Order: sequence, then C-alpha cells, then structure tokens
Amino acid sequence: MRIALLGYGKMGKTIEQIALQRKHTIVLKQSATPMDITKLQNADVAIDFSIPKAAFNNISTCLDLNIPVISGTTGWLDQYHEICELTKTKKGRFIYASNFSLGVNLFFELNSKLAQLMANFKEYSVDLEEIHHTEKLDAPSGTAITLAEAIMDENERYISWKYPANEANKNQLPIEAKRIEDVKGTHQIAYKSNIDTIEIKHTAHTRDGFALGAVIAAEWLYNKSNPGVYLMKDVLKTFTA
Ligand SMILES: NC(=O)C1=CN([C@@H]2O[C@H](COP(=O)(O)OP(=O)(O)OC[C@H]3O[C@@H](n4cnc5c(N)ncnc54)[C@H](OP(=O)(O)O)[C@@H]3O)[C@@H](O)[C@H]2O)C=CC1
Ligand SMILES: O=C(O)C1=N[C@H](C(=O)O)C[C@H](O)C1
Repeated sequence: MRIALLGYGKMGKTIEQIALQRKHTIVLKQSATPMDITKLQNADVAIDFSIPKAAFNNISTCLDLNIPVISGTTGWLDQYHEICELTKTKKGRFIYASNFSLGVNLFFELNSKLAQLMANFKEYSVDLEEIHHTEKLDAPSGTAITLAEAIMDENERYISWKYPANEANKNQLPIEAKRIEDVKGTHQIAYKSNIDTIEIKHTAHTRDGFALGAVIAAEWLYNKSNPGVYLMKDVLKTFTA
C-alpha cells in the first residue's frame, strides 16, 4: 500500500518503521505545513496521528479525495459526528480509535466485563487514572474517555465523567490525568470500598503496539470494499473469527 502519514511526530515515525517492515511505501510525511495535496492524491490510504486542531481538516480532506483514512489523533471528538456524516455523504471509509494497540483493545473488553460485574455492588466507587508523557496536548486521554464511557454504559450511578477528578460529584466518574516525562501510556481503573480495592491496569512499554494496530487497521480498511465508519472492534473481529 502507498501510505500518507498525516502527522510525522512520535507516532508518525513509529508507524513509518512498522509500515516499511510490512512492505508498504510512504508517499507523504505531513507535518504542520500546508497539506501536500499532490502527494496525498497518490496514497491508497491515509493515517492521521497529528494534533487535535488539525485532525478534522486532515480527515475531511481525505474523504473529499476518496482516500480511506484512519485516525488515532485524540482531543477532537466533538467533531466526530460531523466526520461520520461526511463519510456517509462521500461514501468514504473511515476508522477512529482512541487506542489502536491489541493490548488496550483487550483491556477495553476486560473493563466492560468488570464494569458489568460491579454494577450492582453500590459500596464500590470507581476511579480512573491515566499517565502520559509531558508533551501530550490533551487531557484526559482519548483512551481514558473510552474506558469511562464503557463503565457508564454498565453502571447507572455514573451519568458523566469529570476531569479533574477532584471536581467530580457522586454521579460523575472521576478521571485523574498525570504527566510524567517519557511515559508512553498507562491506564488504571480502581473500584474502591471501605473494605478493599479491585484494580485493573494497562501499561504501554513502547509505541510499537499503537503503531502496529494502526497499520493493521489501515490494511484492513484498504481491503474493505464497503463504504462506512468502522471501529477497531471490526478490524479485530477478522482475527478472532
Ligand atoms: N489512537 C492511538 O492508538 C494513539 C493516539 N495517539 C494520539 O496521536 C496524536 C499524535 O501523537 P504523537 O505522535 O505522540 O504527537 P507528536 O506531537 O509527536 O506529533 C504530532 C505531529 O503532528 C504534526 N502536525 C501538526 N499540525 C499538523 C497538520 N495540520 N497536519 C499534519 N500534521 C500536523 C506535528 O508537526 P510539527 O512537528 O511540524 O509540529 C507533529 O509532527 C495525539 O493526538 C495522540 O494523543 C498517540 C498514540 C497512540
Ligand atoms: O498521546 C499519547 O501518547 C497517547 N494518546 C492516546 C490517548 O490519548 O489515549 C493513546 C495512548 O495512550 C498514547
């Protein structure tokens, strides 16, 4: 596949390495300069890992050009619905995931199952904590928001999530975000009662898991003939079916 990288920072560069190992070609390495439309038009698929304020424009430009696009950029989801509508109108192909790593997608499943199990045990309250490197632009992380939304789907006590955690009322799921140099991404959920604590945690040791998942999703979307908005769950079904 000829891949356009929209965003050539920490993730763009890691994705490049994995894509080359998988025999793909990089036709565009786009950074914060005006989009190189000529090179983009030459791509089979685009992978956006940029910054919150650039993601909408990057994705919609790809949809306008009929290029399948996957996005891992976080912090722009107030415009997700608009992108879904545009994907429908343009009969395009699009995937967003707050986290493309296999490990975190397994952790998403574990989180939902634990939330289901705990929903009727009112003596436990939930805390969510994420830790990332100090260059991260958004807080809380996209992954933390996905985890919180899945808990809210199961547990009627929580009607929204709140960041920072110390401002949460009893019906808001508190999210704590810490920034520590070089941390790739840690997410922890704790169910606390006066008697005990039950915790689950995912720790990313490198960015390779995010990048491999993104390249696999791009390969999957490129080979998908039907237009639509897809999820990482759809991609992973292919491997577990
Ligand atoms: N979904 C997932 O699995 C994961 C998601 N992420 C998310 O991916 C995003 C990128 O992360 P990361 O690589 O660490 O961040 P970096 O800051 O390292 O890289 C961001 C890149 O985007 C570039 N950029 C800025 N404006 C534009 C634009 N208009 N068009 C294209 N590129 C632009 C920057 O260019 P310049 O250097 O010139 O400023 C920079 O190269 C973040 O939102 C992060 O949360 C990260 C890891 C995993
Ligand atoms: O910015 C990062 O680095 C990461 N961002 C994603 C998020 O916001 O959830 C995924 C991963 O945790 C790394």
